Amino acid sequence: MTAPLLNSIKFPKDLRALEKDQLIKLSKELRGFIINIVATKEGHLGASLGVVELTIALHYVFNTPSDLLVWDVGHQAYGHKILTGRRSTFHTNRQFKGISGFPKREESTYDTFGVGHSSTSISAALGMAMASKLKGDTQTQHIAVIGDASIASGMAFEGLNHAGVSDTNLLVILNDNAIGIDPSVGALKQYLTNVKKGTQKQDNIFEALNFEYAGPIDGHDIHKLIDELKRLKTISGPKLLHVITTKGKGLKQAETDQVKYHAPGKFDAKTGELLKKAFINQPPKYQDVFGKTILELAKTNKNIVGITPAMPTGSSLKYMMSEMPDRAFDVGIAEQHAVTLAAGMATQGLIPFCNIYSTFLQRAYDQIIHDVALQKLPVVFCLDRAGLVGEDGATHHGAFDLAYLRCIPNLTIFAPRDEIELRDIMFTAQMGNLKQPIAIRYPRGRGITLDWKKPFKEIKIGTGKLLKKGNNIAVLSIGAISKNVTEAINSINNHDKIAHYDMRFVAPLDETLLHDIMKNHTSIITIEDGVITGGFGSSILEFAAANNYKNSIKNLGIPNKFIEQGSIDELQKLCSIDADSIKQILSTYL
Ligand SMILES: Cc1ncc(C[n+]2csc(CCOP(=O)(O)OP(=O)(O)O)c2C)c(N)n1
Ligand SMILES: CC(=O)[C@@H](O)[C@H](O)COP(=O)(O)O
Ligand SMILES: [Mg+2]
Repeated sequence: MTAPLLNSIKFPKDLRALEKDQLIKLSKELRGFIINIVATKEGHLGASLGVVELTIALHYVFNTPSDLLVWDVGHQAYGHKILTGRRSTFHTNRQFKGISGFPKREESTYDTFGVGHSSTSISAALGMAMASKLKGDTQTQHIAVIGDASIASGMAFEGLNHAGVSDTNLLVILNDNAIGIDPSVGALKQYLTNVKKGTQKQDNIFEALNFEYAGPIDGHDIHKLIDELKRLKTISGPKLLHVITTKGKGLKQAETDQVKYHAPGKFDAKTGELLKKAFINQPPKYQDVFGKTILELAKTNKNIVGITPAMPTGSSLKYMMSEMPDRAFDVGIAEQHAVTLAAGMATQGLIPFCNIYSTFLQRAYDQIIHDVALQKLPVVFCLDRAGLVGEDGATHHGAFDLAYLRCIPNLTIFAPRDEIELRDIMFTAQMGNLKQPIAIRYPRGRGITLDWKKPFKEIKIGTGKLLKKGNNIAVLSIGAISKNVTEAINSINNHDKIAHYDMRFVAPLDETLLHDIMKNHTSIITIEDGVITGGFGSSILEFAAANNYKNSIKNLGIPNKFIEQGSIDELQKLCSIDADSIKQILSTYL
């Protein structure tokens, strides 16, 4: 048996020493390597399988890392990682203290730009190309690889618009597999489909933007890819190569069920079958509580509409989209548009539930302030994946939302402690009494309540809740992290002195309750699954200072630094907000 070619490749220079005819065998080996590791370690499978040939061709033709290659999102860059010095560490992908699941500058010189959020590649590569031009460097090639869903985002259009008049050495590779996490949407998707079918009547959109357009070509034909990349390398100015690929290529199930196999969890590497986890008698995922509750509410309230920017499955808005396609919308990777679209709908009396992952809402900060809060438009923001999200790491933790939302006037901010509170606040938000926007933030993963479909109850805005009495120390938690506090307190024998309050609202704070807490406890401990700086705990410090309380106040939460990847349990421990750490901290007060 011949030794695997892959073992002989540590860096792309080794790859470039191969004969062109060996590359098909290498593609097979690389694909097998990715499948074997992702099957047991989990991660983003489909996107990386789809660009195996493209990855090899790029490193074969271009002189990386001198030529600068930028991957958009970076969830498809596993092959790139393996071919650029990380084959032996790839088994630690996305694990605590392991390598990142996304390209990261400090990890490798081949990772020219840190990514995780989509649609940044064209701007970043253009910036690099402009820098080369200013330095008088005409040799360096600058390549952005972007997917069909990511190129439809505003940021990507802004980059294309600028690049088209920049006269820089920029190659944009459009990796078109007609799907994002869920099927791609919008007029651009239809345009690209027409181009592929040869039925596009109007001018080529990229040529109209001054790009040299090439393609569409088969992105799994490695020889064709190499020939085309070599040809484009000789052409100066902005170029776009349209490459057609199949997401999940090479694993039957991943090609067939592309949504599931975007990030399938553990599976059998040989058969491709998913290893089913036993979810019987487990509490629901928060996302499903959202997805099923909005549908339930929308059946009786005709003004409710649902919006997701490209995450119908991740947010579970898919349930409403399939039953009420006229009232639930996937707008593509367009967080800014999603927020202002919701604002526009709210002006007309609709009640938009705009569901955005906490980390991706960062994109739409101005829209929240300028288009929603300033005009007091009653948009209901449902911020999924708030707090530590686990293996996606620093780019994806929803760590900052409480801090960046808390300073915005006219915005109510609520974090449910459990599934029932999520349902009840959604019910409350659609009753029409709020007259201003509300942000509801909840975490990734499962809740704590088996029997969660209780009759709806209105939640009084700005009210916290006493969960456990105690006469000396008060623990104030916000949201689902309350579970760890309860567990910690229950594990302490002598817990009579410890009170536990679920504050529920970060804005408006329950000031009546806070006065009572400050007067009746000497020590206050705040806990949040969010960055401490400027977050919920800060609001308690501000309250105490403004009212001249001298209680000792300790803030627990995510420290003011970027937290890498790991399981949620590992990361909570790292931040001292797991039940054990909370128990130890509380014990020092007893
Ligand atoms: C700003 C932002 N919004 C949403 C996401 C979540 N997301 C990750 S990958 C992805 C789909 C990307 O699709 P495409 O660009 O076509 O790449 P493919 O997965 O098909 O390779 C989405 C929506 C993100 N990473 N960044
Ligand atoms: C790459 C990316 O941004 C998404 O695939 C993200 O990893 C989804 O996260 P969830 O698994 O929490 O839906
Ligand atoms: Mg795609």
